[in-house]
Amino acid sequence: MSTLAIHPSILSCDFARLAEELDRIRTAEAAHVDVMDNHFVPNLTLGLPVVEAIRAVSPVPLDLHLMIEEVDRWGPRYAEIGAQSVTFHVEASRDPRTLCRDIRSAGASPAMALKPGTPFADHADLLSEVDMVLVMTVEPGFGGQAFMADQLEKVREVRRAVGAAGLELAIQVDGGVSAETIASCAEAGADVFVAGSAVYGTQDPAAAVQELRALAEEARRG
Ligand SMILES: O=C(CO)[C@H](O)[C@H](O)COP(=O)(O)O
Ligand SMILES: [Co+2]
Repeated sequence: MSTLAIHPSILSCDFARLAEELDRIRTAEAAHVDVMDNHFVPNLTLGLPVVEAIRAVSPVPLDLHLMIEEVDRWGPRYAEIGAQSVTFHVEASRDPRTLCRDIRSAGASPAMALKPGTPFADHADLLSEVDMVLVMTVEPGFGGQAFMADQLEKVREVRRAVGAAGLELAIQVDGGVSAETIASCAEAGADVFVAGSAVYGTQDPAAAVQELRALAEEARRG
């Protein structure tokens, strides 16, 4: 069984103090970076030069979540800068199979993301190309939203499909993941947990990461 991982979303950190904020989550497996273009989602965050700067100072690997329209063009560029994984939205890519191969040949793990309204079954054929599936548990665009428990059925569906195909993929959940919701995600089969406000909204983000991981491990043990 895969190792559980907590990926704090820096969307909820102080952007004026990025290097210090990254250091506060050194207990995490990776930092989740939300790239938004104000087209695919109605919000704008940061782009390639800033992600490159983050990569240079981060004590942990980067997990990039691209919420951008032109993902076929930009996805491989983000992979080239040394990210651990590059997640694209299936709703945005015109040629996801080629995109996965381009991301992988640029040195990163490709991952596909599904918005809450996007059925997994429509994109199940991509499982053999990706290393991770991100099931969004909020509508993408903003941190601090309420967790959508109805997405847990999609997590179970992806977990069943991964098992049936004999694959070793990770399943990530992103949006509203907290001490109250992480156990239900782990029970449904998720193993990578993104948390923004539940980590950076606390006094001690490093301790929050460890607490979330302990709750997920406990839920998995049953
Ligand atoms: O992709 C995202 C939003 O589109 C963020 O990663 C996510 O919302 C994290 O924030 P929080 O844990 O506060 O919900
Ligand atoms: Co995200």
